[in-house]
Amino acid sequence: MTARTSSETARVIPEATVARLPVYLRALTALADAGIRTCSSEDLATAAGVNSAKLRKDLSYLGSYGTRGVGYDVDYLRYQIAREIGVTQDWPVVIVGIGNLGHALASYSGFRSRGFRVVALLDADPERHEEVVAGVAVRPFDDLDAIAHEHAVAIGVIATPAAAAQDVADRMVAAGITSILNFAPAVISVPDGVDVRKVDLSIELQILAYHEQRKAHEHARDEVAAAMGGEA
Ligand SMILES: NC(=O)c1ccc[n+]([C@@H]2O[C@H](COP(=O)([O-])OP(=O)(O)OC[C@H]3O[C@@H](n4cnc5c(N)ncnc54)[C@H](O)[C@@H]3O)[C@@H](O)[C@H]2O)c1
Repeated sequence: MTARTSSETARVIPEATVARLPVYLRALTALADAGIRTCSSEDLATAAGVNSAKLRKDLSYLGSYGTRGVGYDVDYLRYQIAREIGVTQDWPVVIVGIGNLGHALASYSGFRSRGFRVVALLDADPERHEEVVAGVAVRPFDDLDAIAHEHAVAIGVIATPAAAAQDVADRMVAAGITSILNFAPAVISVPDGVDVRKVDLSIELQILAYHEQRKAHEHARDEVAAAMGGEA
C-alpha cells in the first residue's frame, strides 16, 4: 500500500517504514500482554527483530522519540502506531474464493483483533454457497457489488485460482474496492488509486532455499579450506 499520512500532520512515511510498523505493533502487544509498561528502543528492537537505530528512525516519523532514561510508553506507542496504520478503525474486508486458502483465511481470528472484520465470503461455485465459515456464510460472487456498497468495503482479498484473479480484481474495483490483497499467483492490473499487495509463500520459500544453498556452499568451501590447511 502507499505510504499513509496522518490526518493531523500529513507526513509521508517511507514505504519500508510502513512495512515495519505492523511488526512493531505486534512486538508492543506482546510486551503489553507480558505486563511491561515501558521499554527501551533496544528492548523493542530485539522484540521486533530489527536494529535499534533503524527502529528509532522509524518511530521518529511518527513524532515518537521516547523519554531519555525511561524509554517508550508501551501503550501509548501502540496507540500511535495503530492510529498511523489505520487499525484503530474498523476495516470491513471481503474474501473471494473460499477453497482451501479461503477457509484458512476466513477462520483466522487474528484479523479481527487487528481491526479487520470479514463481512463476506464469496465464491463462484454454487456448491459452496450457504456453507458457514467462522460464523460468516459463503455467498455468490455476484453479490460482491451489493455487499461492497452495503458495508463500504475498502479491502478485498483474492484467494481464487490464478486464471480468475484479474476478473475478480476488475469486479472488486468496479464495486469501489481500492485495496486488494492478492494470494493468487497472477499479476493483476488495476487503475491508479487502487493498491495491490501480493502474498506468495512459494517465493518466500525460494528465498530461504537460496540462503540454504549459499550456506551449503560456504560450508563446503570451509571444509576444503580446512582440509588444505591440514595438508600444509
Ligand atoms: N500466496 C500463497 O502463498 C498461496 C498459498 C496457497 C495457495 N495460493 C493460491 O491461492 C489460490 C487458492 O488456492 P486454494 O488451494 O484455496 O484453491 P481451491 O481450488 O481450493 O479454491 C479456490 C476457490 O476459488 C473459487 N473460484 C474460482 N473462480 C472463481 C471466481 N471467478 N470468482 C469467485 N470464486 C472463484 C472456487 O470455487 C474455489 O472455491 C490459488 O490461486 C493458489 O495458487 C497462494
